[in-house]
Amino acid sequence: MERPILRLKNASIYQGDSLVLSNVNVEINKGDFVYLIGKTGTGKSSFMKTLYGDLPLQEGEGDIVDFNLKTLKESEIPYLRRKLGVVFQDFKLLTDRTVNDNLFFVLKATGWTDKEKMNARIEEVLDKVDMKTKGFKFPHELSGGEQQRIAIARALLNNPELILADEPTGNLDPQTSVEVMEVLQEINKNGNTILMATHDYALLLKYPSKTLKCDENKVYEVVQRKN
Ligand SMILES: Nc1ncnc2c1ncn2[C@@H]1O[C@H](COP(=O)(O)OP(=O)(O)OP(=O)(O)O)[C@@H](O)[C@H]1O
Repeated sequence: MERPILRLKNASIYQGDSLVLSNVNVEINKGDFVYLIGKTGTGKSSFMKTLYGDLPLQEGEGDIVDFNLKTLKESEIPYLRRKLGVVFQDFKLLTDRTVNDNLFFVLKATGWTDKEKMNARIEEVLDKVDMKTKGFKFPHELSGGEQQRIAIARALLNNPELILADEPTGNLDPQTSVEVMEVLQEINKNGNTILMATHDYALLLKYPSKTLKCDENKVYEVVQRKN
C-alpha cells in the first residue's frame, strides 16, 4: 500500500507551554477529502500550523509529504511548503499587484525561471478555478469568493501533494461558500488530497466526507449518520 500523505502518531500539540491537543493519531491518504471541525479555540488552527511547520511538533511522531515533523529544521520549511498548498480564511493575496503577478511572484520564489512555462502554469491554475479571464485584475477588484478562488489557484501552482485549507469559507456568505466548496470538490475529484478546517456544518451536510473533530484536547473521527 502507498504511504499515507499525512500520519500523526501519539502527537501532542502545544502553544507555548499550554497543551492544545494530546495523543493525536491521524492518517490521511492520497485522494482523501478530510474535514477538521471543532468549536472555536479547540485547536484546529494549531493543528494546521503544526502540519505546515509553523508550530514545532514537540511530542509524538509526524510524517507529512515525506517530511518528518519531529526533526524538521527551519531550513527545510520552504521545501515542505512547496509540497503543500495552504489556503487561509483571509486569502492573503498581495494587494499591490494583479492576480497574474501574485501567481508569478510565487512561481519565481519557488524557483521557476522560464517565463513561457510560468505563464502557461498560471493560465492552467486559473482555469482550474474558473478565473481565466481575471488575471489582469487587482485583488480589491474581485469579490471575496473570487479572491478565495485565486488563493486556491495559488495553492495549486506547484502541484501540491496535500492542500491545507484553514476555514477557507470563513469570510464568505453561504452561496459563495458553496461556490468555493465546488471548486475544492472538483480539485479533489481530479486527485488532489485536501484537509479543510471549518466551522460550517451546512457544508459538511451538503458534501459529506471523512471528518475529524477537535474537542477537549483530543482529535477523533466523527462517524457521520447517513440519512
Ligand atoms: N500564538 C498563540 N500563542 C499562545 N496561545 C495560542 C496562540 N494561538 C492560539 N493559542 C491558543 O491555543 C488554543 C487553540 O487555538 P486555535 O487557534 O488552534 O483554535 P481554533 O480551533 O483554530 O480556533 P478558531 O476556530 O477560533 O480559529 C486556544 O486556547 C488559543 O487561545
